[in-house]
Order: sequence, then C-alpha cells, then structure tokens
Amino acid sequence: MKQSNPTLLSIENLTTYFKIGNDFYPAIRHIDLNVNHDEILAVVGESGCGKSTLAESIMGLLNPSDSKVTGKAIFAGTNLINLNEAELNQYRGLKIGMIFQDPLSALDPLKTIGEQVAETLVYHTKDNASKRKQRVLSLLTQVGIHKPEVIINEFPHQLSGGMRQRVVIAMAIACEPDLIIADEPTTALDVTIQAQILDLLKSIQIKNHCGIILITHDLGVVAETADRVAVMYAGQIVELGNVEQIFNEPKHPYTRSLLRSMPQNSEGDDDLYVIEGSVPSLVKMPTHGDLFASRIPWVADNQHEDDPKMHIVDNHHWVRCICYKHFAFPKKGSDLVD
Ligand SMILES: Nc1ncnc2c1ncn2[C@@H]1O[C@H](COP(=O)(O)OP(=O)(O)OP(=O)(O)O)[C@@H](O)[C@H]1O
Repeated sequence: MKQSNPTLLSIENLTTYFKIGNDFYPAIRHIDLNVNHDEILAVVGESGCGKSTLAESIMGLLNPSDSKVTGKAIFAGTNLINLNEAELNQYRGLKIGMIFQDPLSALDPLKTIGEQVAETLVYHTKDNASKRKQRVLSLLTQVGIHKPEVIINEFPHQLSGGMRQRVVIAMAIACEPDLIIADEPTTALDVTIQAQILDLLKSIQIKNHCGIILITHDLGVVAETADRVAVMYAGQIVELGNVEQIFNEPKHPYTRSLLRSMPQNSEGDDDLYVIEGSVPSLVKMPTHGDLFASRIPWVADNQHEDDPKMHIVDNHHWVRCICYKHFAFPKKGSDLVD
C-alpha cells in the first residue's frame, strides 16, 4: 500500500542532554531524520554514539530528572516530545512498537507468555477474552512459534533466547503499529538465530507495511536488512543514504572506517582495521569542530570544516563535513590509500 505522504516520523533538530554533576551535556545533537512508511531505516554506530538515546527520546523513555529533550519528533501530526505519560501511552504499543536487546528483561518472569502477549491487547482493544486468545495464538504463529497453544502457558525462563525474542516481537506487533523501533534486537542472540530474527522483522515490515527503525552497531545486520542507513558518531548523524550508497559509495571517514573494520572486509586478523581511540564520553566531547577528527589524526585540520554541515553528494545521500573529499587511509608505512 503506497502512502501519499511517505514520511511516517519526522525528527527535527532533536537534541538530548544528560545531567552529569550540575551540568547538562548533549548525547545527541540537532538530529534531523525522516522515517518513511514501508522501510527499514538502520541507525548504526559504535557504542556510545547515541543510538539508544535517540530511540528513548522519541518514545519518552528517559528519566526527566536527569535528562532534557529539545526539538521535535512528529508522528501522525503530533510532536511526541514533551507529551505526558498518559498521552504517550496512546502511542506506545498501539501505534509504535518497541523491541529491545534483551528479551529477558522485557518479559515478566512471573507471567505466562499468553498473559504477556495479551496485555497490549487488553490495554488497547475491546476484544473479549476468547477473541484475545485467538489473536495471541495467531501472533505467536506469525512470529514463527510452533505449538503456540502450549507456549502460551509457559514462562519466559522455559524458552530459548531466540524464542523469547520472537515473543517480544509478537508483543510489539500485537496492535499492528505503523512504526517499530528495534534497539539491538539480535545482539543477545547467536548468529544463526540472529539471521532468523532479522528475516522475521523484514517479513513483518513487508506484510504490515510499517516503518522500522533498526538500531545496531553491526554493519552485517544493516547490510542484511536495511533500506536506508543513518550513520551516527558522537551524537550526530554523519552520513545518510540508502544501503547501496552506504556500502558501495561510503563517503564519511567514519563510515569508511566502520566498513573497513568489518571482519568480512579484511584478509585476515593481521589486516583487520581498528579505528584509533574511542567515542569520547559526554563530559570530554568537543563542543565544536569535526568530532571524528581526533580519530583520524593524519588528516590536516584545514581539511575539516569548523562547523561541519550535512552536504548532499548524490540523490538522498548526505555526508557531514567536506573532509571526505580528500580522505584516505594511511598505508602500512606512511602513504595514504583510498
Ligand atoms: N542516563 C544517562 N546519564 C548520563 N549519560 C548517559 C545516560 N544514558 C546515556 N548516556 C551517555 O550518552 C551517550 C550515548 O549513549 P547511548 O546509550 O545512547 O549510546 P549507544 O550508541 O546506544 O551505545 P550502546 O550501543 O552502548 O547502548 C554515552 O556517552 C552514554 O554514556
């Protein structure tokens, strides 16, 4: 089903600060990003880049006593930022589903699977108990759980990690939300199960015509699943494009470094590229300039912008800072290579 307006969620100038000591420090800065109907948008970056903060800001999951969110996240005409809990609960579960990394912590150990999957339906629908049960069985079947009539009476600890994540996905899609936010949904699972869960998410996206924000640090997951990719570094989006652009024509030195450090792209352990340094903590984060500059120290200062902006490099392909234009990796020895 093609929508007349492709935009499902419009994130505008979103900045989130955390209180550390007496001061507030930005963990994500001036994020502008659209999520469209019928697409999987991956948000990728190393640990500490602000991916979860982005998701939690949109969903109002941050503790207001130690955080502050400014900007907009417009969903179906409503700015989700600054809605109160009761208002947000009209979106969470109903219009926006969430899937987290650790299915065990998302599930209540004391309730049966059937009760937990039914909970969203109790909250958001007027279905009677028998209709709800049919819906729970159908959801569990949809997420690939065999013998759902047995599983509904079991408890989370009786299921494998992969099965638990399928249950969490069933809960997230119970009300057929327009948007699903999946934060590292496969990180806790072993590789074969990861692939099955990604296939499941993709099939749900196609069947329900929803949009999915897939948060991951794993470019392998992105390559398998995403339509578009936002690469985040130090709380900013540094590159945005479709999956082919990001993998075949990466521009930003950070994107290129991430790709180069994928085991698949090296010829052996000795050749594995390691990005120098780490993402600075919020307190140590520079307040201006190219935030990635310190991790590519061989690039001269004058090749970076003072206040790096997003530049369009191709249709729907954006990159922050002009330093990409002449960027090359140092060769073993000292020459630079593309
Ligand atoms: N409640 C908090 N108080 C203070 N700092 C925080 C808080 N939550 C996150 N941060 C900091 O904000 C930055 C972004 O963290 P965030 O968890 O969003 O990154 P991430 O990319 O999702 O990483 P990971 O994959 O490890 O979760 C980090 O420097 C983190 O330490």
